[in-house]
Amino acid sequence: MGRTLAEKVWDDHVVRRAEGEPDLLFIDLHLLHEVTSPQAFDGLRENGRRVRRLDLTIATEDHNTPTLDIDKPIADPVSRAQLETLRKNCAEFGVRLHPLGDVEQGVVHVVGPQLGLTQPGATVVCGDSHTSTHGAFGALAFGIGTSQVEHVLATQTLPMTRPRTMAITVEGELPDGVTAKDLILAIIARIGTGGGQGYVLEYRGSAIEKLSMEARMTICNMSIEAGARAGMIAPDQTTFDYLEGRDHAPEGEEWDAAVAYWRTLRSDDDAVFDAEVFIDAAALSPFVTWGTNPGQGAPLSASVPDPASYEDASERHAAERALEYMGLTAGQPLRDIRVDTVFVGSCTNGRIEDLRAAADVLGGRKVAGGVRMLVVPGSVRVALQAVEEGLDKVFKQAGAEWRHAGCSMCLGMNPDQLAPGERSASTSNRNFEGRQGKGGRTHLVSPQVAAATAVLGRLASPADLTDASATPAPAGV
Ligand SMILES: CC(C)[C@H](C(=O)O)[C@@H](O)C(=O)O
Ligand code: SF4
Repeated sequence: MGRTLAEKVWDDHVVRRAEGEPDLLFIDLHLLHEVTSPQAFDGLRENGRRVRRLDLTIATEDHNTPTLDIDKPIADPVSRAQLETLRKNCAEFGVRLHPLGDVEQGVVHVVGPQLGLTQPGATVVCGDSHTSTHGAFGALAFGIGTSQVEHVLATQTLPMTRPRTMAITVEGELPDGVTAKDLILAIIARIGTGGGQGYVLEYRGSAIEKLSMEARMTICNMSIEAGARAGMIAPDQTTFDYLEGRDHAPEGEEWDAAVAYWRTLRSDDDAVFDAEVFIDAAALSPFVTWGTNPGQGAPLSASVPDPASYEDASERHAAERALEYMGLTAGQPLRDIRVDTVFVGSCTNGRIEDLRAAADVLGGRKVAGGVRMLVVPGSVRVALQAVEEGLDKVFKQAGAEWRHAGCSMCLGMNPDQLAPGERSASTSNRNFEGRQGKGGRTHLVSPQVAAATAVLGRLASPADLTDASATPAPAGV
């Protein structure tokens, strides 16, 4: 019988299999950041262990890093301690670290792919749920807990139970103005935040094949928000073109051999998935969340749903509670929701194409009065590229703040936070209560919707912008 992509990569990494026990997998790439690594290093130290494969281990600073005044001492004592601990641990154990100020620093899931470390057919782990991002390359990428981080540091292996597989087939053309973010929000609204539980999702179909690598990363990134263990997309020419020439990509004959292997990494025609979902790309439109989990979303053209319309009691209660927290009323058009903050960034939508898309909408326009807009590149490399293209100027001229790379307002672990009651349109991936600051209210959106929302001060798509709000974009943009 044929095998799925996930099964192929899994089988190629089993170093020990025994009846009734989890498989022991070899891990090709272990990414670390400051939040989930301290106890893992403590464990190694207590047991007198070293890091088994320094060549497959790399760390970056992202969650606790400030996005302003990065040359000054870090004011927040918790953040400072987290970063100092990571630096000390990496120095002691010999782990390669890209600290704040380094040209390769950035959000861990932006850094891995851009260095060419994330490759098709690899097993990738990180003590971070959004490790699923790397599945966009046809890697099997899992978020792991701190005790597993210690296990991988010590052994470069991980015991894991074999996941089930779900195919999410997206056929047809995405309409103009509909992005990967809209697609994944619509998928999660459809299958629910628990719909992917226990599964590795494989996104496939003509609409997925047409997506750029960056868009594929946006999709795989949010697999975890559907409860899935991982998300994957079969590697193809788009993947190979993205990787070729990157720092850690193979070269010469090794490249040819790698591509030949990577081309085999597709689900066989007769492979059987444990579950299948079909999505019609042509039926989608810009999508935003109204609630407090990523599954509580709707087309921007819709209204805040009436909790009474939910048959399922727990969904009804969740919707009631969400509307109360979000300060929304059933029936209110989503386009009428006013925001005071717009955040463009994160490992979901903080890459160069996302910044280009936001700048394209903002070019020659102004952020509405009373709205603060933060643009935070996912990595220093993304920032440098954006500056080279003049995107930073577009943002600044529009009245947005151009910040240093990091997780920033995706979550409140650094100074970039919402105040209680403040409302954001955010290109990140989680809209949980308090995620962007205590009492803050988050609407998840695409970069295009974020930019249009910044201009109008209410949830909007670029199509809502009248020509009157635009003057010609500066040359070169
Ligand atoms: C802090 C970290 C462990 C966490 C995660 O696992 O995803 C964070 O990155 C997030 O996005 O919530
Ligand atoms: S950008 Fe957000 S989602 Fe991504 S790793 Fe950082 S905190 Fe987590």
